[in-house]
Amino acid sequence: MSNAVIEIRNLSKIYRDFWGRKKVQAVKSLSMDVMQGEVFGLLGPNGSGKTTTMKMLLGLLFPTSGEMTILGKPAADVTKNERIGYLPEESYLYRFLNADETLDFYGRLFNMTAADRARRADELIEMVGLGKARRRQLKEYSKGMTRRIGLAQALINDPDLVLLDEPTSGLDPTGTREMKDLIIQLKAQGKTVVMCSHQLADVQDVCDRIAVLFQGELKVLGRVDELLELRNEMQMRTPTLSDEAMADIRQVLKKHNVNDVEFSRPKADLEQLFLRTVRESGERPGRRFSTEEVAASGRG
Ligand SMILES: Nc1ncnc2c1ncn2[C@@H]1O[C@H](COP(=O)(O)OP(=O)(O)OP(=O)(O)O)[C@@H](O)[C@H]1O
Repeated sequence: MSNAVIEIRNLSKIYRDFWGRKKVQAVKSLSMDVMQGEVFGLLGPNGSGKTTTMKMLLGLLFPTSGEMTILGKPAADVTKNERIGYLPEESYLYRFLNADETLDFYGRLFNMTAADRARRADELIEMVGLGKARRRQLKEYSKGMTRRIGLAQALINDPDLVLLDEPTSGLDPTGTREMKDLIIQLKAQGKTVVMCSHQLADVQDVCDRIAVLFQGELKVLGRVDELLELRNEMQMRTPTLSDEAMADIRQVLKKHNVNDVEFSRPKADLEQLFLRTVRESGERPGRRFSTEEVAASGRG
């Protein structure tokens, strides 16, 4: 039995103008599945059909042709949306409500009881780290906080499938890391996540599989680790080696006709450097870190 949460077959969407004439073919014969429990990334340049696909999944737009099954139901069946959470690119939240009131409001839309709403709000506010700000009006929230309350709102109904449109857009590296950790947490809870993003490093960090669309057509579909593997190269990681040990290694490799060898120090990435600097700046205010110090503190 297939454990696909989303099944898309030959899906097409043509936007028409007022007179019914074809304006844009936003999605062209798209076929793909999203499996239960995976984090799936939908990528593509601006205008490649990602949002159109998301909206069709939600039943907000009707396909011109093709089939879609979501959580075992046709996309047009809106009862399936009770098991879906959606974080749009721009969250439309009420600026004058605080976090508690916001979640209570959305909980009511799902007919949750007062006790369930209060319990779920506690869980979600804790999960997205807004405990200290829960009584502040959303108009006072930073972009990162707004994104987090948006995610909490998308999760109010404890959905099985979570659709995230640009979840890390506009977030600083700390907020981005936290959002990625939340996505990983959702996966650990057994939820299926589909995200659209232009932030390729974030997609690489959290997605199991990706699809790349270009002008509405599926161009690449596969596991991130397999797609990015450099199949004709090997990499070995060791503690720092002496010159003598390196010379010996070169000799051994030469014996095996491997002459094209590159020795270099691995690099931590900029995200790690940034997060470490922010963390250590909090611990040691008023201090600047030298390049040597940053390099010596290594990874993580
Ligand atoms: N309501 C609409 N009416 C007409 N054309 C539309 C409409 N919505 C989107 N399009 C067109 O459909 C194509 C796909 O748009 P879509 O918003 O799905 O792309 P996207 O991949 O989400 O882009 P972005 O990365 O900019 O968010 C584009 O050419 C866009 O101009």
